Amino acid sequence: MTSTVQVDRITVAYGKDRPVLRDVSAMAVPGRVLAVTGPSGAGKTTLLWAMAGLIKPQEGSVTVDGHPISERDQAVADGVVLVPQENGLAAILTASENVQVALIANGAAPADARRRTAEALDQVGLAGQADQLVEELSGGQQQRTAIARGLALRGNVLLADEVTSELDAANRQKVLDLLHAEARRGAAVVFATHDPQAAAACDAEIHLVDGCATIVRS
Ligand SMILES: Nc1ncnc2c1ncn2[C@@H]1O[C@H](COP(=O)(O)OP(=O)(O)OP(=O)(O)O)[C@@H](O)[C@H]1O
Repeated sequence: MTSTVQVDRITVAYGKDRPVLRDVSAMAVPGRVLAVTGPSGAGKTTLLWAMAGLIKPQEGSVTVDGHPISERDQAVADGVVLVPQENGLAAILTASENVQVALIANGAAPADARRRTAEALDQVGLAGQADQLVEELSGGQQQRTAIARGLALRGNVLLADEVTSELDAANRQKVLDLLHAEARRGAAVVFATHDPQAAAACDAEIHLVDGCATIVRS
């Protein structure tokens, strides 16, 4: 299954603070990687969270194939996978357990979860670290474990929030290639990044400045 995410003129504020996204529209379509760029604090994570159903816009809407997404449960049911900026891993589980638990929670049979976990960890170059506790992994290895978890889930939509920030050049390229491979598989991929070169290699780009979006390429 493939899905299109439509963000239509959303305004998002945290509590009573001034909005951090204002009248922002974006579209993520199957088979393409959309880069979300902009300086620190511009609202990239907030936009991905709205697309993931983790934060509800005060105005405007987020839909996946026309279904309004206002709750995380709805987004999960629609196959929206988020690889968060802070990785979201359980430190006291191994890399492999972190991926398997997510797959089983998502309905995979244990044998299938084990196979997909091994495959995803191998894709990010962590086959040798599968049984290591996350708290014993380096920052970059943790980041790659979170990416492996996101890939193993095989979502219709993959939201990747600055997932290359702690990686060396070789691993950064490997992860970028994997994001593009996810798009070729049919996923709609959204990639928040500070890296202009990585953004330039994406199929489309929106640039946020102080909560306002400009379409750089569509
Ligand atoms: N939970 C929160 N409560 C209040 N304000 C928040 C919260 N999360 C983010 N913000 C504010 O919203 C604005 C946008 O933050 P966001 O994390 O979306 O930016 P970003 O572009 O992803 O930044 P970075 O590149 O540094 O990760 C910032 O001014 C930030 O301080």
